[in-house]
Order: sequence, then C-alpha cells, then structure tokens
Amino acid sequence: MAPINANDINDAKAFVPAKKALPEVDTEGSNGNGTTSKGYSYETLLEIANFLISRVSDTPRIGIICGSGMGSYWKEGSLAETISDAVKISYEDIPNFPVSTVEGHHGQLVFGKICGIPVVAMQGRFHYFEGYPLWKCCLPVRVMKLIGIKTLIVTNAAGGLNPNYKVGDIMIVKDHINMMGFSGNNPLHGPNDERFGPRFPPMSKAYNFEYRKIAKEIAKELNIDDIVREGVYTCLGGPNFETVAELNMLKMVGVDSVGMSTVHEVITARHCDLKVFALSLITNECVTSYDIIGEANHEEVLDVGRMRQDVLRQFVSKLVERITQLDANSP
Ligand SMILES: O=P(O)(O)O[C@H]1O[C@H](CO)[C@@H](O)[C@H]1O
Ligand SMILES: Nc1nc2[nH]cnc2c(=O)[nH]1
Repeated sequence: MAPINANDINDAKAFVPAKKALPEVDTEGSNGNGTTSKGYSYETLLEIANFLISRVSDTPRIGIICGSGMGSYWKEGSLAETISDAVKISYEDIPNFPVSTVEGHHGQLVFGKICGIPVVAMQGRFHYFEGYPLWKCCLPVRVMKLIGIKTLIVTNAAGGLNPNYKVGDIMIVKDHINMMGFSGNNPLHGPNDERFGPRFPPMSKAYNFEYRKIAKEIAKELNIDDIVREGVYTCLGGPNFETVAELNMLKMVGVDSVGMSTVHEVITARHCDLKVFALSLITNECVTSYDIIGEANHEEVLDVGRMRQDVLRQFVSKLVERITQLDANSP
C-alpha cells in the first residue's frame, strides 16, 4: 500500500491553520505522570512577587481568578476590564511565569480597584491539560499570597450535572471532590515548605462559610437568586469533555458541576491560609443520556460566559466589597 501523504487528505478541517503558534509548554518538574517532586522555591516565588510589587502602588487585598466564563476574550464589560486604575502585566513579561494557551484566556494580571478595594485579577488561568504540572498551574496563587492578598475568589466555567441546573446558572461552590488527587496528582505533592503551609492541610472548610452566606444575600439583593445555586464541583484533567458513563458516575457520587480547574488552586490557597470563595458558571448541560443529541463544546462555554458577563461582574464586585467589610470587622 502506498504511504499516505498529508496533502492528499481531503479534509478541510485537518488543514485549518492554528490560530496562534503553539507555545512551548514548560513541563519542568513533571515526573511523567503529571505529578511532581519539584516546584519553584520560596525564594523564586518571592522574586516573582517582588517583580510585580515594584510595578504597582497598592497592595491588593483580594485575588480573583477569571475563568472561561469571565475571560477577557470579549473585551468590553468583563470584570477584569472594568477594574479601575488598572495596571496590566502580561504573563509573558513576568520572569518564570507560565503563559495561557487556552482560547478565551487572555494571559495577564490586572492590578487595580473594584469598588475602591485593591485587587489583582488573573485574566486567564493555567490548566493541567495545557501540559503544566499541577504545582505550576497553581504558582500564581502562591505569588498572589506573597504579594499580600488575604482572600482568593475563583471562578470557572463548568458543565451542570445536577438536573435542576440550567445553562447560565451561577453555582456557589460549597465543596469539591478532588478526582485527580485520588490518583495521587496533587499540587502539594513533593517536599513541603512550611513557609507556605503545613504538610497535611485540612480541607473540610475549604470554601468559607461566611462568604457563601454573603453571596446568597447578594444574590437576593441583585434579584438573581433564582439562578444562583450551591453545590459540589469536581475537576477532571481534560481536555476532552466527559463520556455519558463518566458523568453518570460523577452524578452518583454527588457532583453538581464538572470542570477542568479550580480544585488544585483552592487546595494551594487553603494550604497557604487564604480564605476562599469559588463559583461555577454553568455553561452547558452535561450529557448524561445517549438519547441527548447535543454535545459539549468550548464555543458554547465562551458564548454563555459572554451572555452572563454583566451579571457576574455585578455579583463579584459586590462580593469584593462585602467580603472586605466582613473581614475588616472580624477579629
Ligand atoms: O475552568 P475554566 O478555566 O473556567 O474553563 C473551563 O472551560 C474550558 C472548557 O470549555 C476548560 O478550560 C474548563 O476548565
Ligand atoms: N470537564 C468539563 N469542563 C467544562 N467546562 C465547561 N463545561 C465543561 C464540562 O461539561 N466538562
């Protein structure tokens, strides 16, 4: 049989040029299965933090990770784009920082103010499926801690597995199931530096109870309580969306929303004693039956994010304000 010549394949899709050159992904520290026994030292992370501190005037109090539902892909109106007095620093310009490779993830830190409160937002995050080990996906969390944040707000786009959820709903995360951790893949894998946190951190109160209470009050005030839910999130490695059998298994164990991020960021944040709030924007209904015609796709995820960006901006802005008030009044 004659060998196949790529130019002979009559499939237009196979020849759609890449939108941008594929970046070099640094998987340094990976031992082959994505886990790692290495990571950046405390001193290296401090250097990154000092580099950033030297470029901004206010110490941010709250860090925000903008996921696919709150990305910068659509410029106007997204949360990060409405931060005032903004100083934007591209990931590419930060020494030792990874770069975002996902469509919809801009790849910059935005320092500035929301409701007068100093914040830093990550416009684009790092995912395991991009080729980064988990510790590297979470490196910015430790850097933000060193810069001075006290609270981390994490947002993600996720498939809705709970049958009561609708596309466009916002799920306050009350807990997670660390599926990747079950196989030993954990951002804290490897030697522990006590300057960040303890060897064995607890996770039973990972998602701050008071913040969740405030978020539900804000939902009422904004008259969006009919679309705000509370549930359990899980992260799978991706990049493929799930099979019907996988989703039915996750449903059985109590998962309400499924994504490819957040869990390892929250573990890293709690390890270094940051207070955490997280939300999922439900961007698609999980396909839990072979009779359902549609399939999950990333364009829908971005579209729903765009559709909900005003609501999310208002919701998160109010949260920033109220969390700051709450923490100022707590011992
Ligand atoms: O978790 P975020 O970054 O919001 O994005 C979610 O949406 C993308 C898939 O459409 C994946 O990257 C998944 O993790
Ligand atoms: N794993 C996963 N990630 C998502 N991100 C947005 N929707 C989904 C989904 O259905 N599954």
